[in-house]
Amino acid sequence: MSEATSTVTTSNGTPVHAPSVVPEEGSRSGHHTSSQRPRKTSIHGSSGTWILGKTIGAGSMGKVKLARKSDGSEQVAVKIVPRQIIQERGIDPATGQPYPPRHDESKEVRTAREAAIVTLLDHPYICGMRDVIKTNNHWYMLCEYVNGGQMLDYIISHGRLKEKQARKFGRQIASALDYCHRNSIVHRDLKIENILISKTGDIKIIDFGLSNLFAPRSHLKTFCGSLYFAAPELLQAKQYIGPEVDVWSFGIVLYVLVCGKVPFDDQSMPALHAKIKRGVVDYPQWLSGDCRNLLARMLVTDPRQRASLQEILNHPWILKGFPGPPENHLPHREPLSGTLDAEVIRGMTGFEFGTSETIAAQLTKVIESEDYQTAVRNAAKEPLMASPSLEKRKAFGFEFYKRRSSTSSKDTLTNLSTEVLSHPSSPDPINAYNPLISVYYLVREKLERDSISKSPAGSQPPLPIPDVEKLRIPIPKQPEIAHTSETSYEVKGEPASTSGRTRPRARTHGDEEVSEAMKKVNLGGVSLPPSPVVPQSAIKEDSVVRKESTVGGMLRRFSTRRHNAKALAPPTLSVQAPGQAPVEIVAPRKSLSVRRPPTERQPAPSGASHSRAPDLLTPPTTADGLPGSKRSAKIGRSTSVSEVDWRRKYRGQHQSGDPPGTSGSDRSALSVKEETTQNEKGANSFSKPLTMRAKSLGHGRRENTARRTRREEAAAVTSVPNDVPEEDVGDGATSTGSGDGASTTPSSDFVRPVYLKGLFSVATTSTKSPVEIRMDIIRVLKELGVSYKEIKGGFSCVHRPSIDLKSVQENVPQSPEATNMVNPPSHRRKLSFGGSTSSSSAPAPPPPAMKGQGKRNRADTSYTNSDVSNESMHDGVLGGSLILNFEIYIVKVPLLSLHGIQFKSVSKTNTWQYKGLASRILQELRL
Ligand SMILES: Nc1ncnc2c1ncn2[C@@H]1O[C@H](COP(=O)(O)OP(=O)(O)OP(=O)(O)O)[C@@H](O)[C@H]1O
Repeated sequence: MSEATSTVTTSNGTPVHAPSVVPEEGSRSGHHTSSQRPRKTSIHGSSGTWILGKTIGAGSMGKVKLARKSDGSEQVAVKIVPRQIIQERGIDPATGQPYPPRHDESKEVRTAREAAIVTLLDHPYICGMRDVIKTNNHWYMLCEYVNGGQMLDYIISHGRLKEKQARKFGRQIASALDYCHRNSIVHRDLKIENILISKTGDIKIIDFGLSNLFAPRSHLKTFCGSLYFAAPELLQAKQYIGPEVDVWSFGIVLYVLVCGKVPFDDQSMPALHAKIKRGVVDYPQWLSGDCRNLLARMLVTDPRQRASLQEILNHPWILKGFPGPPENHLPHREPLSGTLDAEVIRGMTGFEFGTSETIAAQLTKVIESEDYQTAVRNAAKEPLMASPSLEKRKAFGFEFYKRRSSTSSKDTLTNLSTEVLSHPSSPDPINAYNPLISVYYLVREKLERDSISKSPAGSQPPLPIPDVEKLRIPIPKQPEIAHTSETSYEVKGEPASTSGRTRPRARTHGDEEVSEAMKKVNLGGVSLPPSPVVPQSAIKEDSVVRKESTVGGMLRRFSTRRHNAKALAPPTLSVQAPGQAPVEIVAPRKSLSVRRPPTERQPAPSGASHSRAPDLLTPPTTADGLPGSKRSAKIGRSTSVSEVDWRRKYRGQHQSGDPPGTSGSDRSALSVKEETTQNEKGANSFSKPLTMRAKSLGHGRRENTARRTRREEAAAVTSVPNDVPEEDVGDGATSTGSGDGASTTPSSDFVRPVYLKGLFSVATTSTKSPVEIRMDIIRVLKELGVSYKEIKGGFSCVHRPSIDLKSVQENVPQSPEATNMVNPPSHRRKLSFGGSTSSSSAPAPPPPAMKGQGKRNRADTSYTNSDVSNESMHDGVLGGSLILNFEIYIVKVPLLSLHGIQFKSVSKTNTWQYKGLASRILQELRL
């Protein structure tokens, strides 16, 4: 073996040294299978050397790992996208040799496009790209590390958000979308899973893997995204401009935020399709009128009638409590004129526009066109057009309403969804006039940012702009730039198979309309297999499963429960995501005896309690014999600031031994000691370090914070020895529970803190000690048949649902993956959520929910028209995607002497199964 290094050069001339790649012995191409390939511990790019650490996420494109700069100065998330190798059969007539293996071109283009787009974006609510490195086998996209968790996990843990909170997130999403759309970029995969929370409590949109540039006067036709969040026109295989599909998905996201569930749900794929296309939405009665109105404007099935983003930005619900619409953070721009900057043009070559010369020629043509010049003249007459004031925008919104109501159904999409940005009668020369112009602005602004950061005052090294040409990405055919009019053109030839997803996404079974359209799609000359992947018989069976035993049922029950719980619940306490704050407070054991204020136990309003399981209304007896405290914690899972005050006061009055709840490290040590009971024997080692840490806090909070942060970071970013499975390298994974929780000796020495930030209502807090919570988690995981191992601060969990062997064998052709899945190692586990919770070693009748799960899996995942392949579909159904990987952390709420748990999904598949399971765990935990 010899070591091969590849060096590529970025557009700004910075050489990028690709990571060391050790070619596989005997491999003609030097490409390895994933099992043979030596595991990398570091990567080298123009931005420096990065040490790879633990896996923090996974999607259909690949894994996401933590990485730390070798000098320890920075931490990033690295999205690692394997470069798929295609081995064509036959002899290449040109050489007389077998065709050499080549990379999957559509995936290459897709990944390059994501890298190129995100590298240029600069928005506070969009996850930024730090560097892009390409090797023989992988793309490495170094992104800003967003460490506040996923929005999905918040919804799971906390249920639906208050409208005020949802508004904050909604405004941020709207701001990010407005920025994208004004830059001619459409995300196309906006979903709750693609929204992360930063440690400041703001959102960060990730995953631009399906994004593209749109031109207001031309149409896109790739059908992509998550089915739950997909606009009806996508399911009908209709062409679209772009922004309107983001608006629909935004509507679904907003609905999930305020309702805690998806608006369209069904266990059967055809039924789900039908529901989305029908667009009948159930608006819970708790929604405010404005909120309902906004959602109703967004979730309009006819894209021509759907609200434009401008309407949304100026909607009363969005404006409520704010001085104006969300800021889009677009820098000031002037219309283009005069000579084009050659450096900027060179930076634009990552977008399938063609060579620098082509770009320059096309751009010049656009700028010199009569259309553009007219638009510039009009904008000069109305200078507010490009950056309208609030009044102007509101007036425009009003105008829009007037226009919308007079729009006939014959109008084109252009008249509506890209209104303001590209209205034909008043084209805006700055915002989304034309993708070439937008990208020109973006590249120019990036170069400006880079030059600032290069200057002595700037701290960060410049970010290279990925350059398709110079990175030598094989793009089979340059897209034609066809002029549809003098001033507009469309980027033709958007590859039909644009996703390049390695894992299949759900397809549209039973939907002839879509299937037919998909069949027509040409995957770079390869026709799609027309046959459905899963036999129709299986689908029919799926659609008759017992509804409430399925995950979907769980989801529905979950939201109902939340609603009812809300009726009983006290107001909410707001905390933020897990961060790296100092840990000062340990919940005192005595807090278990705290009684809730009487209001908590007030019965639910009539009509609100009917759907709650009776047991939920009966307070259990707590460990210390006090009724109600645990149960009330469960029912009233959200805690309010006023409740916090109450807790403090109450504790002050009734538990004079309790120190104030804001710091007091000495007390922490004391408390932990007090907490240790006979029942908690197995957890002694868990509490001991807490004591030690608490003692050290006396030395000074700041110092300790810094030291602690360093220690955590050092633990989090570790080299990965070649012989250690990546999954085993965690930030301090130290003990393997393997289900034997009580005897496990965890070396986890702390509980993660969550910041107090006035943001999230925490439904998972408890007055229980971390020791008790840990024991409870172990108990519940065992009861639910979830495998786990203890990691620092919590548990790494895997859930493998059992499968109805018979139906699988009957319905789905076997594959190696399928064989693995249908032979569970030791025993048949019952489906561990939604049904019976007990494990059994005896073969149990197949849980009816399983079929629903398989179906759910297909509905749950995203889809593109490239996924209509029998083989890949089987992989999706059986090849492990039913397995849920997630983590549970025990967290503490500094200042409040409360503890709780937080979920973190590790994989993006099976979102809603995961939500169901997490809900079930929460339910069983009775925090
Ligand atoms: N910048 C980041 N910081 C922290 N975690 C991240 C970051 N980017 C991604 N992740 C984690 O990795 C997961 C997968 O990332 P991403 O969505 O980019 O992958 P993907 O393969 O494109 O997913 P999909 O299946 O939707 O296509 C996310 O859900 C998230 O948990």
